[in-house]
Amino acid sequence: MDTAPTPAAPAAMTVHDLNVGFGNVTVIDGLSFELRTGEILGLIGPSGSGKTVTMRAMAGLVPHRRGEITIFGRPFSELTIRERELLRRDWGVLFQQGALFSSLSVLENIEFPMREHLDLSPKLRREIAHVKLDLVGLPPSAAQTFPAQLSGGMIKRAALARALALDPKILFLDEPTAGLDPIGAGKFDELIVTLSKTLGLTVLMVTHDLDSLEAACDRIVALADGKLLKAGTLTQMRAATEPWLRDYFHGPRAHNLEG
Ligand SMILES: Nc1ncnc2c1ncn2[C@@H]1O[C@H](COP(=O)(O)OP(=O)(O)OP(=O)(O)O)[C@@H](O)[C@H]1O
Repeated sequence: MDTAPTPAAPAAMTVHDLNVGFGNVTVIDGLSFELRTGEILGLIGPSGSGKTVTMRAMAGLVPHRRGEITIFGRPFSELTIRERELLRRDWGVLFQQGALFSSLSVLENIEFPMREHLDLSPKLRREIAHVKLDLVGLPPSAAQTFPAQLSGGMIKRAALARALALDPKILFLDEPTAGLDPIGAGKFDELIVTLSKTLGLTVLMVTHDLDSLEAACDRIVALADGKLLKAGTLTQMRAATEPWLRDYFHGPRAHNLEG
C-alpha cells in the first residue's frame, strides 16, 4: 500500500538488540526495529531467517536471552507476572496453520480465549463469539462446524476470529495467506486492512507473499540470518541494493509489483 503512517506515529512495540536462541543455537542476534501504532508491518526474509521466532518472542511465547522488547512504552522485563498476563489480552495471534482445536466447534474455538481470560456469562460469551464470526466474514452456519469441515480460507477466518476474541490492540499474523488461492489470499488481505482500519489494530504480518506486501502493508522489515537487513516502505525496499532484496523484489515471481 505504501502509505506509511507519519514517522511520528508512536511505537506500539519496540525490539532492541534482541537475542533469541535454543540450546547452543542462536536464531536472532542484535535485532532492533519498531512496530508503529496503527500500521500493518510486513516481516519478510529467507526461510529460516527467524521471522516466526521474532514474532513469537514479541508475543511472549518464547523467551529472549538478551535485549529488550517494549509494549506501549513499557519494557517486558519491568512487568510483573500479573501485568504480563493482563497485557497478553492486548494481542491476538494467528498461527501458521490456524491452530484451531479440532475437537471444538468454530464457536467454541472463538469462545476459548474468553473462557480463559474473562469472567463472562456463557450467553454473553456466545453472543460475542457470533459477533467475531460475522466480523471475519463467516456465515452464522459456520458456528457449529468443526475445523476439519472447513476450507483453508474458512480456517484462517475462524482462527482470525479467535485471535480477535479479546479485542486485542495488536495482531500477530504468521503467513496468513499461505495455502490460500490468489483470490482467497486477496480477500484475506482486504479483510486485514479493513479490520486494522475499523478497529484501529496494529498488525505484524510474517509473510512471503509479495501481493500481501503491496495490498496490505504500510512498511516492511526484512531479516537475514537473525538480523535486520533493512526496514522501509515498499518503494524503499524495491529500490534497495542488498542482493536478497533485489532478488526478492525483482525476481521472476515479482512481476505483479513491477512497472
Ligand atoms: N523451538 C525451537 N527449537 C529449536 N530451533 C528452533 C525452534 N524454533 C525455531 N527454531 C529454528 O530457528 C530458525 C528460524 O526459524 P523461523 O521459524 O523463525 O524461520 P522463518 O524465517 O519464520 O522461516 P520460514 O519462512 O521458513 O517460516 C530455524 O533454523 C528453526 O529451525
